[in-house]
Amino acid sequence: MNLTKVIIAGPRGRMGKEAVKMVMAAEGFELISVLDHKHEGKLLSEVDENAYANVPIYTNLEECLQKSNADVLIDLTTPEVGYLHTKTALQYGVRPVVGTTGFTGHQLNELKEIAEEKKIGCIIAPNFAIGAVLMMKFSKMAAKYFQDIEIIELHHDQKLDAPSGTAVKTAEMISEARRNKEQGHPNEKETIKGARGANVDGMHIHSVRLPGLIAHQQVLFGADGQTLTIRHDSYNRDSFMSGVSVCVETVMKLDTLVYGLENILD
Ligand SMILES: NC(=O)C1=CN([C@@H]2O[C@H](COP(=O)(O)OP(=O)(O)OC[C@H]3O[C@@H](n4cnc5c(N)ncnc54)[C@H](OP(=O)(O)O)[C@@H]3O)[C@@H](O)[C@H]2O)C=CC1
Ligand SMILES: O=C(O)C1=N[C@H](C(=O)O)C[C@H](O)C1
Repeated sequence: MNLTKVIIAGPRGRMGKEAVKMVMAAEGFELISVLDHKHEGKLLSEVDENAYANVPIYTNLEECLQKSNADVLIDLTTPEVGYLHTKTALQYGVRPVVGTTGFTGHQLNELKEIAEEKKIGCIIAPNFAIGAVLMMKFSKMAAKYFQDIEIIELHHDQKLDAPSGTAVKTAEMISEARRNKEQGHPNEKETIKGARGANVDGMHIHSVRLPGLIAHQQVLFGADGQTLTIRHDSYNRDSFMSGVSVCVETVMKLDTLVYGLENILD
């Protein structure tokens, strides 16, 4: 059997650790190296006692890609770094599976253009959890009937980007189905800045950050005399790993960039 050779960027992170475990345990994948910004030349098992992976750590992606014959780069880092990693991997013909959130629309378009030019697969998935993907799809369905929508995303307090990638993607999917409407009273005024959250096409996104949380989102719909709430909760990061695994398998068959797990699920 031909194994898919994988590099993971961000292997010491909360998501990266889970991804290392998943790739090591998967029959069809082989972890060949990891990309960090510390610990050059060491083995991952030397810097993380729980990671039994005896794979080399590189701090320079180009060197890492030149020295290995990787098929896929899984990126779970930070927005600025993740974007550069994705661009570099595409330029080297290595297929990115990106969980890192916080990319701008301009960055996503640029990456799509590179993937198309190189005819190489790339998946950028703001949320790898199947339940979160269903929450987004159900929200899009409901938005056809409800124009008044508030998205409340709740995450752990170490998260760098706000709103979450999932909330941004949810708003984008809702906008495809929702008739544009500026919500609330036309004369509404914030007496404390930010009270109404971020405004996307007239709907609002609110970001909650608290220790104890992992990743949660509820989408509230309101109409005369009724409300509808669609909610998803990730209680651990293992909840994302089957999605990562599906993406690693699927990206090998693609020749363009796909943004969102919903676009590759049957
Ligand atoms: N798509 C999805 O389903 C999910 C996506 N995410 C996203 O994944 C990303 C990572 O999240 P999380 O694991 O919680 O974050 P962490 O902060 O726990 O992990 C990020 C890791 O990246 C490392 N890092 C920083 N700079 C570099 C670099 N230049 N090269 C390689 N590694 C680097 C950090 O090292 P150090 O700490 O030493 O700086 C850290 O180990 C975020 O963007 C988050 O939003 C999270 C959960 C699910
Ligand atoms: O940082 C996180 O934790 C998460 N990030 C992703 C996002 O920004 O939507 C996915 C999930 O919500 C967890």
